[in-house]
Amino acid sequence: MRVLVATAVPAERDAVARAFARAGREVRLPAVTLYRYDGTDAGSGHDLLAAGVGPALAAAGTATALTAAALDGRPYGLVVSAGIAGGFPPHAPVGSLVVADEITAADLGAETADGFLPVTDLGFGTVTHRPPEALVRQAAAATGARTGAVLTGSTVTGTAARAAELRARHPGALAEAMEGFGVAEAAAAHGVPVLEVRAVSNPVGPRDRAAWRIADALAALTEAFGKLAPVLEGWTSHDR
Ligand SMILES: O=C(O)c1cccc(C(=O)CC[C@H]2O[C@@H](n3cnc4c(=O)[nH]cnc43)[C@H](O)[C@@H]2O)c1
Repeated sequence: MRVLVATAVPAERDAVARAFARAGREVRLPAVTLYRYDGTDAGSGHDLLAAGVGPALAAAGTATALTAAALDGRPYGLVVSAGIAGGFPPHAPVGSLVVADEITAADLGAETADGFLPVTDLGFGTVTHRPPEALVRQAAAATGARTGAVLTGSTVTGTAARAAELRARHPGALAEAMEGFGVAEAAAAHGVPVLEVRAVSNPVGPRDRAAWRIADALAALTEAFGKLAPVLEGWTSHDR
């Protein structure tokens, strides 16, 4: 199986790359550059992409890579959104790993006097993508990750009130990041399954950027992909 791993920033992409313990091959496409780690045969391997911060860049970069692979006759079988994230305390402490069983857009909708309405309540689109259950189970078993909803937002939460509002609206939410839903939308448009894997660098809540444990989270991401890579490559969509 060929796997596309989409991160936001190069530091996250490089953390995933360290799990492969060898140099990748640079593949330049219009607008994006991939780092390719070939697998044991032509139909396997991982391509790593740093698409940029936020759901729009994540969707654009992922869609570009998916389209190029399809036109090349070597489509991806799986797309993974990966990186660091905010964790909702105490459910996902700093340093922990989260595999999404649900990838949900937290701020795609309309604010009303009676509260937030997701776009689906307005008759449009979707706000949630669900990764294959068997893959979530296998990924969590291999890495020791917690499983739960990972929210995608365009704004990093910076207050306790917003954190509480998000958890009230999404009681199963473990983490918050900024790209998963964009990656998932692009994958869904190509009919490719999606997974999201996040290492928690900071609590979701009052903003304290100096306290983010980015190095620890990146190290956790490397360790996770060391265990995940064989699971992802070996997974087939027939697995339940
Ligand atoms: O400054 C660095 O060295 C550095 C290294 C790796 C990553 C970063 C980022 O700032 C990545 C931003 C990325 O992280 C996600 N994230 C992390 N915490 C949160 C959060 O509390 N709420 C939302 N998103 C979060 C997000 O996906 C960003 O794209 C810096």
